Amino acid sequence: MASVDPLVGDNAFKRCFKKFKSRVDPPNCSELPTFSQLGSRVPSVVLTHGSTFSASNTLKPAESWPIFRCTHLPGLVLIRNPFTPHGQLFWGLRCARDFARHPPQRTNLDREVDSEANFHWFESAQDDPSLWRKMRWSTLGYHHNWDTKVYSDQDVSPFPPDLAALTADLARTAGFPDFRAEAAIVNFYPLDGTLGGHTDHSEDNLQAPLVSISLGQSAIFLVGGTTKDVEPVPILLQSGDVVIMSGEARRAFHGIPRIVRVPQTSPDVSWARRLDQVTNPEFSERDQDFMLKYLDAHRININVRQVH
Ligand SMILES: O=C(O)CCC(=O)C(=O)O
Ligand SMILES: [Fe+2]
Repeated sequence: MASVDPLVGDNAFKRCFKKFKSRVDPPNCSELPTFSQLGSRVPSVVLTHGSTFSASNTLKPAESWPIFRCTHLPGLVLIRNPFTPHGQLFWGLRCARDFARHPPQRTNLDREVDSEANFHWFESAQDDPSLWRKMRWSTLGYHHNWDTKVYSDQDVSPFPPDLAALTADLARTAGFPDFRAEAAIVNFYPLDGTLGGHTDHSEDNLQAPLVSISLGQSAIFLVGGTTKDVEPVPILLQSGDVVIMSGEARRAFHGIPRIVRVPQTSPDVSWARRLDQVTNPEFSERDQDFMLKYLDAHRININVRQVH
């Protein structure tokens, strides 16, 4: 098992990132610490009143969610897949069909959308698999400005109410009753995608937690300390897993050195089950078929923040 002791060294984060990214000597994921080795399980805070969103069929009953508080990094909370299989496919489709649609969202493909009247990534990608890997990010609510890293009141679109309710319920059940979703980045990773080490500090309010949801293929998530000299911990995030970064962990360096493909035949891949029994009038059969294929070769991360 990988060490979970934070060691101090010269840019330990970068060295670890390179090790996990290496194609020459790929890591053995079965040696990564499990959620229960990383922390202690804490009970769910189950709602007696307030939001009823948890009752919808995208989440399992909150009483059953395995929630862990990381021992070595205060404020890092992990929820092992609280979603139903239907829920994973539902949120994957919301991301690809709706949250990656410009306008009102912003995406890395906005120039294509603006210059070609009929270009909508989700519709176009269904007929052209070469477009699948081209969608890399979209922003919702307060749009993240990648250059200035400053949120502006002039650059904000309505935050999707269902995603706000979902993340408020996830946060509340893990002990953060006041979380309010105001901005999100949806990251779309092909199998060779990575995200370099960084901290998220554009938000005015760094006391509020950040809620991050993984869908589709797995990823190795490295999370260290407030400087890059702290040796990070590698965590295998699987489809449906939720990471909450609060307190000290909210300011910690983190990144994704590697996407790990899980075969669709694996019992862990609950989104890959056919959903013939589920009545889901919101999405066509064609959209659902596309999503199953897309998630077989990509990971989606929904990274939700409170700005103020
Ligand atoms: O993909 C992930 O799990 C992390 C994404 C992230 O750190 C970010 O968008 O700031
Ligand atoms: Fe981040």
